[in-house]
Amino acid sequence: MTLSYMPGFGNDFETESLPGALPQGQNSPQRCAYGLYAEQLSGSPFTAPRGTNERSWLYRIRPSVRHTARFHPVSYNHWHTAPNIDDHELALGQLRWDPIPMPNEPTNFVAGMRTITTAGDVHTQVGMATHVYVLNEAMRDDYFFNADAEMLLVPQEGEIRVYTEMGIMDVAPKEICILPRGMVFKVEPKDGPSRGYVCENYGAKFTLPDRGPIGANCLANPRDFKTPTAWYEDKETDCRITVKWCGRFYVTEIGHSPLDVVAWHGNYAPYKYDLTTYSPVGAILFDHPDPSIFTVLTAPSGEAGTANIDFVIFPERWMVAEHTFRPPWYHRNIMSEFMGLIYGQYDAKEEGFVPGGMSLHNMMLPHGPDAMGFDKASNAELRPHKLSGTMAFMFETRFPQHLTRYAANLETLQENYLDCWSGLKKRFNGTPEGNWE
Ligand SMILES: O=C(O)Cc1cc(O)ccc1O
Ligand SMILES: [Fe+2]
Repeated sequence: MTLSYMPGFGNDFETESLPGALPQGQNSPQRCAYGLYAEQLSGSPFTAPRGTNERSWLYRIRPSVRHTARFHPVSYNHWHTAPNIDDHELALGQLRWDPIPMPNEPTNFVAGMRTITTAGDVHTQVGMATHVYVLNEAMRDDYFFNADAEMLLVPQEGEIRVYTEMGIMDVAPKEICILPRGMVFKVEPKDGPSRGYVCENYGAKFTLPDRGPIGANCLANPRDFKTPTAWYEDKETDCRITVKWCGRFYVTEIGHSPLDVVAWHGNYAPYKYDLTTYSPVGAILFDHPDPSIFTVLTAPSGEAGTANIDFVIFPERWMVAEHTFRPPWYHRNIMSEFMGLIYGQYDAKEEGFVPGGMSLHNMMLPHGPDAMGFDKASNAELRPHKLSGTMAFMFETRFPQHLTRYAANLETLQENYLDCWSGLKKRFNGTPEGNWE
């Protein structure tokens, strides 16, 4: 199957998989073509200002209300939701993990979700959660929607195919995708066991950051975001829909596929983005700017400049700054930083932070380059240097991130992480030169 996409961020799209399925000039004809049902999906209140008003019109074989029977509670023990505090006994500190291993038993996307942290409160639609998914099985007749959150998927190993109500997306490592809150979907691995990171956004949707003085270009350019064209399955088999709703899971059984949207138009839709199309802007003379210049998407919190979530990447780039310590500086941050590595090496931690691994530097906890990175950067010859073959990222939130018991007890938690800084020697000896031995 060749998939097709429409370019643009937040555009008002229109697409039909059968000719004439999409009404023209109105949303609600007395009778829709092909006997379809018209249904509005609202991603914002009806009355949201134009700039943030999001809704789509779906023309489907059955209205969604026919895709649900009575819901039954079901549990997914590894998928947690904020508030989920005091869930573990681990002492406070900077944390790092090796990759979560692929499962041995058949595991699909929903069963394979492992929550690492939660922040904020789902009931008031603020905050987020970070997860890792590990999967080896397709959701054939299983479908899912998340009423709690928009979901940002960051595949790290293995390409996945994401079937949604509004079309299909193939998402490979180096790409990301966004699944809007409430969108029904299923995921299948394309080439064997797959792992990736997920950010569940309980708050206002991700959007592109303002570029300020950078101007009208660079960073993530809108045309590189791709929304799938309409696709439907007219399948009459036993299917299940699972919903996540205020942190609980419920399942309902129906006799047909809920992915039955033949045509749609509107601006509330899933999309994907290739991280290698990100055009980073950085220091071209000296010093190390704040990582916010590498923001791909930001989810505002309502307070100016204080994101519910920033999704930031550390892509391949040239380092050219003169008389500068080039890696990240040592710092303490009111925001809480969850990091993952998609491939390659991260410049502040060349060892120990491995692809598929993750780190958590929570609110106000100091961190920065390890001793080896500090030595290397302090002695490096400052020629232009290309950081090649690397892609790290950060989910940064204004809210403290609370660890789950699962994450606290993970075998892959690195007990000795703090040792990476223990070799940072005292260089002060009362002379301006310091002691660099
Ligand atoms: O902690 C980290 O490695 C992420 C990070 C990178 C950087 O270049 C500056 C600040 C920052 O938090
Ligand atoms: Fe940091």
